[in-house]
Amino acid sequence: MTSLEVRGVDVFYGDRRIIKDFTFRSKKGEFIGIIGPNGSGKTTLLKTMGRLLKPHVGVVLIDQTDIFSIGHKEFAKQVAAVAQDTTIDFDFKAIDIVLMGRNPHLGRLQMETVEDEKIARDAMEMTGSLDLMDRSINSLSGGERQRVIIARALAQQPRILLLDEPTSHLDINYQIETMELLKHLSNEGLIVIAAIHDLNLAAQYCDRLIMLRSGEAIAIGEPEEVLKAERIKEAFRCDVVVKRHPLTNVYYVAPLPKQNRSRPETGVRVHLICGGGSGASIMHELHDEGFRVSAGVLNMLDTDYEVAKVLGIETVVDAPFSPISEESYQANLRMMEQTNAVVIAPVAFGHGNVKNLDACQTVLEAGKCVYILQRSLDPDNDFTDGIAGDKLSTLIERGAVVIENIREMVDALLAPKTQ
Ligand SMILES: Nc1ncnc2c1ncn2[C@@H]1O[C@H](COP(=O)(O)OP(=O)(O)OP(=O)(O)O)[C@@H](O)[C@H]1O
Repeated sequence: MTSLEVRGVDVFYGDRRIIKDFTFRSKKGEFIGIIGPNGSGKTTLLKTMGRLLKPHVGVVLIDQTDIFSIGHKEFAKQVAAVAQDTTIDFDFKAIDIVLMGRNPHLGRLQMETVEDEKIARDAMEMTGSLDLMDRSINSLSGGERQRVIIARALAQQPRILLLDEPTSHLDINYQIETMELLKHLSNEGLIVIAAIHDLNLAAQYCDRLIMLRSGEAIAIGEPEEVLKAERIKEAFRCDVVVKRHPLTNVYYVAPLPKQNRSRPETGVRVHLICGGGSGASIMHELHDEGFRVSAGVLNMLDTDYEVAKVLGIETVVDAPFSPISEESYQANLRMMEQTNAVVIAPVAFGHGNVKNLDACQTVLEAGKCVYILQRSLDPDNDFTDGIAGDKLSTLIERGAVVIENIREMVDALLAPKTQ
């Protein structure tokens, strides 16, 4: 069974220590993604595993053998690498480039056999590049060339495949095809290790991720263990929301815009009734307009809760997927009482959160402005057999204002008061 182990490795360029005490062991048939910001050492680490750089400290082992003690040809049968830069100096035909992948398997001066040609064609077929076989390599687009180079690595029939940003020049269709191909190859038993910039592609396809920052592995594990918002912020200096995608059931990372407000604080406070992502864009807009925003009652792990956290918005929260407790209800009511207005986002109401509308009624009757976004009245958002719809109608009867968009409320709240 093939294994690749990196043990306590330090790699230097000159006197700069780039990779710092890196240890990792892959299992057979794993698809490993190396992620990390620019300059974090992804390429350097791949080059170290591919024997292009020698560690100053530590060793890289294939099946317990130091890679520097393996013969050149034997190593090429074990490991194929696809570099980030796929430009080729000589103008060979694509098929000839792919056939070069067979070199480690040929004897000295031995020509490729029919079998070698078949392997090369199959590799081109797998990477969707067979129709390019007679084109000269330098006439191909970056993406086409990338697929040919991956085909060459496959023609090598390695047990370990190292790829530096294999999807960087590919359009979305070929990105997915390439990741699916790599996943398929790993399922067949190949160890695939790739530096990947796109965190979502990495999350979707890789079995494990290595997150690097300044040459150190700050996390190694399954995507959902590694891709924590705080860790991504630490490594990439960027705020993100990490959620499980409802369709694919895979974790995905959505970057959030920088938090600088475009307008100064207005001193006006708005409370948002939202949930399930219905309030995310409203929070951004109100926050950006200089309002002091609060939200609740939300459930922990809800998208709106995550967005509120990032924007520093005050919230009242309950445990995930649980109905509003009396304690949270009261806390939310007190928070609403401190604000100038309450706005109801087009949130789906179920029996768990419909109490938020009771709180709206209490503050409305106490004289607070309550705004309801028109889309909130869509019966498709009502999962309470009409209870939420009735409560919304009562709010409107008692003076809540229905608005088409949040701009109308912003303008109303910022309009100069007439005496
Ligand atoms: N040949 C070299 N000589 C000196 N320093 C180098 C060399 N190659 C890379 N470096 C430095 O080593 C560090 C890690 O670079 P590396 O290319 O491994 O990062 P990376 O994570 O792959 O970056 P990117 O995402 O931009 O491709 C960087 O600071 C880089 O400037």
